[in-house]
Amino acid sequence: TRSTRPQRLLHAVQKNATRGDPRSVINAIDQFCRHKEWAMNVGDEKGCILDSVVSEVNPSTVLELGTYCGYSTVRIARLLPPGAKFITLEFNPKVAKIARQVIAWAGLEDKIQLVEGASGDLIPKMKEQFGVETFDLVFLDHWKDRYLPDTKLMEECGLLKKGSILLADNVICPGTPDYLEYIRNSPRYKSQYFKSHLEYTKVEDGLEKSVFLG
Ligand SMILES: CCc1ncnc2c1ncn2[C@@H]1O[C@H](/C=C/CNC(=O)c2cc(-c3ccc(F)cc3)cc(O)c2O)[C@@H](O)[C@H]1O
Ligand SMILES: [Mg+2]
Repeated sequence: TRSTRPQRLLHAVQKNATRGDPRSVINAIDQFCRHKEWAMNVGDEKGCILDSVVSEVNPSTVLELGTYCGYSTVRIARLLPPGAKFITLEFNPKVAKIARQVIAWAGLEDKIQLVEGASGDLIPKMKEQFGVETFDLVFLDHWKDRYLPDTKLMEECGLLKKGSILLADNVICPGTPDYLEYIRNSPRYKSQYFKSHLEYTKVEDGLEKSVFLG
């Protein structure tokens, strides 16, 4: 049977990237998606904004919602200080299997805990099961209608502390209107929009960076 897009993306990494070199894995995926087959990775333009936020926050604890093929997982993990705790959630087992291989090709498997399951089920278990108190940085990039409920769930579970940063992909395209409305009007957050483009296209998109005020 025909391969899947994540499988073809993984083969492009294994063919064109150097084992243990995260930058070459990132470049191989961007080349593949720009010239062969579009895929919903955060991409290089928004990826540079992601990099700058990760470097500025220098987080000890990171949560990513929606691993997909592991592109943003590799981008984030390569910048983390030793000893940082990075948990990424993915509920599709076939996709998680691809992501594990992409992460391994980059040589970053020791810095990343990929957990298979739905964010709504796993977020309430973060403290007891994964020994996390709060997250310094959360990258939201999963189903767009899950951004708001999962943000409220993280608040309820006490996973955000004063200064925690939420960085949300795709707030324009495909768009996350209910999340944007909530986060921009809530007195508990200070938000900033980083205008950019939808990965590998000229279509407008952007990242919303929000600081939890406690
Ligand atoms: C249940 C909660 C929950 N728990 C755990 N894992 C979850 C999950 N919900 C989803 N996942 C996994 O995350 C990934 C989905 C990501 C969803 N991302 C977009 O839809 C998207 C679309 C475009 C775009 C598409 C078409 C266009 F024309 C334009 C733009 C661009 C983008 O950057 C995009 O991120 C998959 O691996 C899911 O298995
Ligand atoms: Mg995205």
